[in-house]
Amino acid sequence: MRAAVVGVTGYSGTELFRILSNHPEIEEINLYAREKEGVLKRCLNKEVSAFRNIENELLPYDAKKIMEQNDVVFFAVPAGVTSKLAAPFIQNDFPVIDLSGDFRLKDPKEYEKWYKKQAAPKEELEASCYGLADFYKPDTSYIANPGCYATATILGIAPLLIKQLIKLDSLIVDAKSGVSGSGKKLTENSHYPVINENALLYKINSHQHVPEILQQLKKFDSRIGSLQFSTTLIPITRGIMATIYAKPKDADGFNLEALKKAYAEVYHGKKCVRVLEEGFPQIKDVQYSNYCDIGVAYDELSKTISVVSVIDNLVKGAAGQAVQNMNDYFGLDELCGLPKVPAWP
Ligand SMILES: NC(=O)C1=CN([C@@H]2O[C@H](COP(=O)(O)OP(=O)(O)OC[C@H]3O[C@@H](n4cnc5c(N)ncnc54)[C@H](OP(=O)(O)O)[C@@H]3O)[C@@H](O)[C@H]2O)C=CC1
Ligand SMILES: CC(=O)N[C@@H](CCC(=O)OP(=O)(O)O)C(=O)O
Repeated sequence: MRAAVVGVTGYSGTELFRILSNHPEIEEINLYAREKEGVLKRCLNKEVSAFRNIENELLPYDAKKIMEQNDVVFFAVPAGVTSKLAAPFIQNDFPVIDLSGDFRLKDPKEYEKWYKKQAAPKEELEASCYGLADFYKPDTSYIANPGCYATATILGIAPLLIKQLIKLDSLIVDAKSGVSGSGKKLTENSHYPVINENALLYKINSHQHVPEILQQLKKFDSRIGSLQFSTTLIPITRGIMATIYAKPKDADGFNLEALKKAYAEVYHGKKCVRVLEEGFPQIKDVQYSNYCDIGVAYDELSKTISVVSVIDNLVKGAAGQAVQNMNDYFGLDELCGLPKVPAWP
């Protein structure tokens, strides 16, 4: 198979290139980029220092050529870009895996409210699917890859709703992310003197993943109306930890065994989610892997459920789940080409 990547010079693009380069079914990777600062001919080895031995040229972006020269295209570009580029691919039913937020929300008004950008046309949004790979196989050729916080949070909460264990107005999520989550561009928060030895809460009650999480949680239980969600930047390079709290629906008949049983049942057979029998996962358990690790606890005194869900934001939260979606779309083994062993320590 031949895969195209748009956005290879960004953090999720470089991770995508690394995974695709080790994928046994990918024979050719073609890279496409916009013209930048007047430079017409861009080379990967000049733009990404770690790739100095890789001589791929970045070809000028051209939708027609991408479709002629490849079997699938990955877009690892910022929000607001693919809403303008998607049309020819959708018209030709050409497989696209879009890592940005542009096609995740079905309601264009929600996108405009949370992303503060113009949404893709409604008919295009309807022609795409939300690629939460551990729960669904893609049923359209345009696949919206989930957001990083959204992936960790949804996978952490899913059994609570599927098994109807909690009071629906009691969900609180406290999520933390490494700095690569904000991409390669320098921002005030990600500047070294600010984030080093620091923890920084941001976008409280306004994070763009709130509507994405709720849209999916409603599929598990349509009665859920809201969740309390906060995001904190922490001084690590990669990884997300979402700590989730909820109250059981019926505290009298509830205990830790029931909680563990729900998680074990929902994730039975799902190869990329590892539920711990005891204790909690740490971010390092999943770095450079496509796993989401989950641990649970129940406090009989406060009658509170705690769930900890960890992922690598660049792998499970972006490039890894994108390749999992590609594998599912083309009928390959779900784990094909994905790193099976995390890096440790
Ligand atoms: N970082 C993460 O952990 C995650 C990111 N995502 C999503 O993935 C996407 C990429 O994120 P990330 O890798 O962090 O971003 P980066 O900022 O690191 O990289 C962005 C990439 O997009 C390219 N680009 C920017 N604007 C355009 C344009 N108008 N046309 C074509 N290419 C363009 C840049 O290329 P150039 O060299 O030309 O500037 C660069 O290669 C985003 O939508 C993000 O929300 C999703 C989950 C997790
Ligand atoms: C640490 C950090 O800044 N993370 C980003 C999440 C990146 C992402 O996945 O967002 P979209 O794909 O929805 O654009 C943020 O909080 O906005």
